[in-house]
Amino acid sequence: MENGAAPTAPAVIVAIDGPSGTGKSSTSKAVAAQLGLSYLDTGAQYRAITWWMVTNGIDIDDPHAVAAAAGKPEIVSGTDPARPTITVDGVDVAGPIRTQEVTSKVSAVSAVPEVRSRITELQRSIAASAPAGIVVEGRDIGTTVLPDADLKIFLTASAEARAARRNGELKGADVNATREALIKRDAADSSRKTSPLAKADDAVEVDTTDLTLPQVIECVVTLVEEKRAGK
Ligand SMILES: Nc1ncnc2c1ncn2[C@@H]1O[C@H](COP(=O)(O)OP(=O)(O)OP(=O)(O)O)[C@@H](O)[C@H]1O
Ligand SMILES: Nc1ccn([C@@H]2O[C@H](COP(=O)(O)O)[C@@H](O)[C@H]2O)c(=O)n1
Repeated sequence: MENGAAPTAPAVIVAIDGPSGTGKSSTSKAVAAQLGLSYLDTGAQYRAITWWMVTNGIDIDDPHAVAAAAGKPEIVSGTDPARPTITVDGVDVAGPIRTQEVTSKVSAVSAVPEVRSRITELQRSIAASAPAGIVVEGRDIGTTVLPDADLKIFLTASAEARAARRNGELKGADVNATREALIKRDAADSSRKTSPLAKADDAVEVDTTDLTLPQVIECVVTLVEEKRAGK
């Protein structure tokens, strides 16, 4: 290099999609941390807007009411993979967005086109300003939000494996009920009209059912490195 500085790798955009509990967040955070990239949890953004709707008494079963309120909350995502944050109107909602109430209502809110266009715009602007690149995880990143991503991954796993993983977090929960809830949420997310949960045609599918988390992370890191090397 003319100025003697070490060459820097060009920014890389990685889209990781898949159904609930396939390991998107755990994998994306670890891959981003390992490769020095930013990280965006788009599910947290949909949960945050859902939390705001519930807190402000919006009837989430009324798409017109949800659409009319979609532009009101200010949602801010922190993209450090070691410490991702999410605030709504300056309030830290990292805990409240994980309640059962929000989880059961988020699919209805995220199906409203006005909500999706608002959040999609936010996601694109965050991705465009990530200095070294970013790992963005969700349901429609490869198909709709970042269709020109450098690498698209679609994670899958059996419903049984996903329910067992979730039950490892929810001590004492009924694994059958957990599995049914995952299947119901995936069905709602896959069948909505606007940017449903779907694998992009050019995404690499990774079935994580029989893989450990470190194996999935290594697989994705290798795919990113190969992409960067132009293979
Ligand atoms: N390959 C794996 N093997 C075992 N456990 C895993 C694996 N991948 C993730 N997990 C565990 O499964 C749980 C769910 O993972 P994670 O939250 O990353 O999934 P997700 O796809 O982001 O889910 P959601 O879409 O519901 O947010 C976590 O407890 C995580 O540690
Ligand atoms: N790109 C995305 C990401 C998420 N959603 C909706 O948010 C819900 C919660 O997502 P988690 O990853 O936190 O479980 C999810 O069930 C979808 O309804 C979305 O629509 N698009």
